[in-house]
This record gives sequence, C-alpha cells and structure tokens, in this order.
Amino acid sequence: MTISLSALGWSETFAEQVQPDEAELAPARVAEVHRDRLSVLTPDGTLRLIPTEPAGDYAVGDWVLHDGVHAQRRLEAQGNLSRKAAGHVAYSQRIAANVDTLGIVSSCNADFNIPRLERYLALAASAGCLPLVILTKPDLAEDPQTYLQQAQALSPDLTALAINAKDTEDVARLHPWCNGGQTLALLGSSGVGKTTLRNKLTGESAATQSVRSDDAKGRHTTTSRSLVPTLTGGWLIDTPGMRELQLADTSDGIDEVFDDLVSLASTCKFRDCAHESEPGCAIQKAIKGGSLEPDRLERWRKLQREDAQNSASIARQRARDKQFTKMVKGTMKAKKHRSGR
Ligand SMILES: Nc1nc2c(ncn2[C@@H]2O[C@H](COP(=O)(O)OP(=O)(O)OP(=O)(O)O)[C@@H](O)[C@H]2O)c(=O)[nH]1
Ligand SMILES: [Zn+2]
Repeated sequence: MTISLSALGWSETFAEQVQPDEAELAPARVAEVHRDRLSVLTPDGTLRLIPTEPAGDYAVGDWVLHDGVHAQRRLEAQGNLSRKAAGHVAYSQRIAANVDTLGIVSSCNADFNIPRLERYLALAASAGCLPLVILTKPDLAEDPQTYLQQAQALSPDLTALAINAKDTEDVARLHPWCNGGQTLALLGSSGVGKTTLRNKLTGESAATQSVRSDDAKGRHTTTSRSLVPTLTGGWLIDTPGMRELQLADTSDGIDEVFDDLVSLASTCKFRDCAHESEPGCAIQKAIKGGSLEPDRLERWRKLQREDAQNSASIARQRARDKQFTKMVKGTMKAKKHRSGR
C-alpha cells in the first residue's frame, strides 16, 4: 500500500527547501530516532536510514531527504518543540518537529495547574503550534466545567475540551486536529491519560502500564517517542515521560501568553519599569483597579526568570563547548607540528 507525501504531512514549505542538486533524493518523515539509525516513513513504507548528523539533532516528525541508505539532509522544521534538557549539562533538547497542534493534556483533578498550562501554552506559541487544551478525567470530577472555564480564560485563541479518554465517542471530538496528514503531539504529566487517548486515536493498544522503564530517579515512565498514524488519517506524537518541562528560548511565546501584560507594560511611565512601586506603572494601576490579578503578574515574572536563566545557562554551555573544541583542535595542531607532519 502506498500513501501520498501530503498524507504524511508533506507540504509546500518542505518542497521549497529541496535544492536542484537534491532532485535524486527522496523525502521521508522521521518516526523514531535511535542513536545509530532513524526509522522513517515513506510513501512506500517504513525504512531504516543512517543518520548523517548526531542523533540529538533529529526529532520525531522531522523531514529528511535520503538516498535509500543515508538521511542526507534534515529539512528545516515548523512547529518545533524543544525544552531545556534535565541534568548537569545545559542544552536545548528537541522533543518533536512539524507539530501542527500541541495537545496539552491535564486531568480535572490535582494535576490541573494554571502555571503549568501557561508554561505549555508558551511552549506552543514559541514553537508555532496551535494550542489545544485537553482536560481528561471529567467523569471523575465533581464539576469539570470549572476547570474548562479556567483553562479557556487563559486565552481567547485557545480551544479547551473536557474529554473522557476512556470514551471512544468523546475522544472522537479530537479528530479535527488529527486528520488530513495533520500532526498532533500530546504533552502532559505522567498519568493524565496520554496513552489512553493515543490508543483510542490510533486503534493501537499500547500498554498504559507495561512499556515502562526506570528512569534515573527510580520513577516509572514510558520511554519511546514515536510518530504513529491515527485512524482518521493524521499523525500522533506521544511525548512520554515529560514530568518536568523547563522552558528556554521561549521569551516570544511567554510574551504571547501574557500579551495583556506586555501591552499594559508598554504604557508604564518608565520603559524599564519593574512594575513594583514606580510612579506611573500601568500594571500596578490595573492590580489596584482590580482588572489584573497580582498572581498573574507573579506567574509572568516567574516564567520570564526561568526562561532567562535557562537560556543563559544553555548559552554558557555552548560557549564552553566551543572553547573546548577549539582547545582540542589547537592541541592536535601543536602535536602535528611537533611531530613534523
Ligand atoms: N476515569 C477516567 N480514567 C482515565 C481517563 N484518562 C485516563 N484514565 C486512567 O488513568 C490512568 C493513567 O492513564 P495513562 O493513559 O496511562 O496516562 P499517561 O498520561 O499515558 O501516563 P504516562 O505513560 O506515565 O505518561 C489509567 O488507569 C487510565 O485508564 C479518563 O478520562 N477518565
Ligand atoms: Zn510598570
């Protein structure tokens, strides 16, 4: 069975990137990334390719141009999700590529958390994905509508749906975001129902408990990340094990989520107003007038601080890496020189 490139999500944006000297190469979409190979989808089926860049440069959902053996070139992606990787060494880690819609999954219970939703919304805005808030387990909540209203109030551009992930008909309300070659990525804390949604959307029966391995902290999380077809002709990227999502280089996304504060701040008397006790502060005025919650200002500041700190530590690490490479090259050159070669 063959399927069209557009059914795989190919569009003009990618076609335009193909250079005349690449006419011999064929496009393929990355379904899985392994250290030494990529599993890719082509109109004729699945292929294994040898990467030509470090594995960390690829993300599930990427488009590559290949010759049947090597992924010769990775095309520039749209809807690029990335985060600051956890650990001692700071770097920006790609999570998923060419994502049309980011499904932000939260359940209607203790997991529901406004700052976390705002964090995911900032990520979606910065990546250029359409945000879709999916509130699971409404059947277990006393008043799911209050969660829905709180989520909806975060932005007029956002769609929020309360969906019982165990109910096939209810899950069908997500079909408009995963048909016609469109890609939906699901992001959310462990246990909120991502696997349950995935099984309904794809007709697969990925185990909700068994495909797990211990991570460093001894907690259980699903580990594989892949691009899988939905029953309705779209694509789903499950991003398991994303307990903690640290933002980096998303200041544009944060500004979008807090655009009301950004435009208020632009009317403060001082350009560098810290919105504390400065005279003529439009933000403090709005708080006093009751049109702005002080908490929202705090959440904005907190995300901005986090983003700035993470972006800076990633930049420092990049600079260190660069310096190290330079030093190694310098040493090798000196050695060559000494040995008279
Ligand atoms: N009642 C009810 N239970 C749900 C709903 N969604 C998920 N569950 C249950 O919640 C548990 C966790 O669901 P999973 O789908 O495994 O959660 P997950 O987000 O994939 O978790 P990780 O794999 O750890 O990331 C399972 O027992 C599901 O049956 C829902 O909408 N209603
Ligand atoms: Zn101010």
